[in-house]
Amino acid sequence: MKKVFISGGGTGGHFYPALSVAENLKEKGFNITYIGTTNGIESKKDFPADEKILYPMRAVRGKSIIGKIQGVFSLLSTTFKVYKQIKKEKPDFSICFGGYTSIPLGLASFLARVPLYIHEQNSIPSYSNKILSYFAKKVFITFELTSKYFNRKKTILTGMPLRKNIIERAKNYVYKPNQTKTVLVVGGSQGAKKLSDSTISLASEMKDIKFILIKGKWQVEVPNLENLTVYEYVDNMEDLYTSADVVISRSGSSSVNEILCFGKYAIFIPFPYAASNHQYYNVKWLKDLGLCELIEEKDLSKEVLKRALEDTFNKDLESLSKKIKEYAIFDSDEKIVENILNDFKND
Ligand SMILES: CC(=O)N[C@H]1[C@@H](OP(=O)(O)OP(=O)(O)OC[C@H]2O[C@@H](n3ccc(=O)[nH]c3=O)[C@H](O)[C@@H]2O)O[C@H](CO)[C@@H](O)[C@@H]1O
Repeated sequence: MKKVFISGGGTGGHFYPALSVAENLKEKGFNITYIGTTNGIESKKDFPADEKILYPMRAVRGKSIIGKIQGVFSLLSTTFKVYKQIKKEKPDFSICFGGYTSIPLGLASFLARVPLYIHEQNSIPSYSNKILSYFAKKVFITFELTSKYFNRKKTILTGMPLRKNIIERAKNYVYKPNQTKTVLVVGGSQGAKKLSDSTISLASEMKDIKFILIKGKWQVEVPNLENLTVYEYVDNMEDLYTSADVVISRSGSSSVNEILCFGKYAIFIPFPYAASNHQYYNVKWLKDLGLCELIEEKDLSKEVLKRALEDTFNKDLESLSKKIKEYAIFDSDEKIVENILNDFKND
């Protein structure tokens, strides 16, 4: 049992967890075929696959009927191509990480009777994963509350596969308050303009706090302030997480899970246009436990953020950190792989 087909791409949110599990399988000696599209993030990034097959594919999106028909046609014809590939290579199983680019592999695996596994990164599942879950042998989820959207019998909580250097650093990390209060502000992989603007105006008022802002791709005017450091993008997120007392962040799945792993108290400002508002639900449960702050973007202003920060620094962040870390799931890639391999042992 040594061959696997993997899909998950379009955006980083689906691509990176696929990559993390692929690295794990590669270490265990699996031969990997990656299936993706020519226009997603996967066309620009390396993937630890023995074979990387990218198909030109249109999403079934938009208002125009013709566009939708073209999308369905593209999906079915890609499914047929993947089916032929599966029949040729005969993988032992397939694993999909969501996004429309996963649908052809999911459907083709089902048609070819190859065991299918899927992983859902968010609290509210994507349409593609909802569809594929009917054909899947197991559905791996990141947040406990997501089980209600799937057949509970095949749903397993494994958490979100994160980068190795983040996990390794977070495992033994214990939070101790800094002498100078330090706040990390990060707006997901792209950055968030509104978050950056509010942070910059706050930094000029709250001079006793050190702000580290990752501004992402957006243009923002950065004043010369001693207590403000601005980056466009950093690769060593683990260094920034450990240097912060508090994180202000979007609530994409990786960000939330990294913050849990480091046990950081965070002020989350969900991206309001995420499908089914999933960023809000990714952290609503944590807010209900009193383990984070949650501000909706419509309510965001410099004053609101200032009040939230002041309230946050009045809390016992050290003991909160321990409680937050209890909800972290480490080694999610290993949990997923173990679960799959166990199925084959039992068969
Ligand atoms: C806008 C949108 O729809 N975003 C979705 C996208 O999130 P998106 O990819 O934006 O956000 P995530 O929070 O999941 O991941 C961001 C990742 O970027 C890393 N990072 C960020 C900044 C930086 O300078 N360096 C760096 O390495 C973070 O450490 C993290 O690993 O996919 C996620 C998983 O499906 C979803 O939950 C999000 O809702």
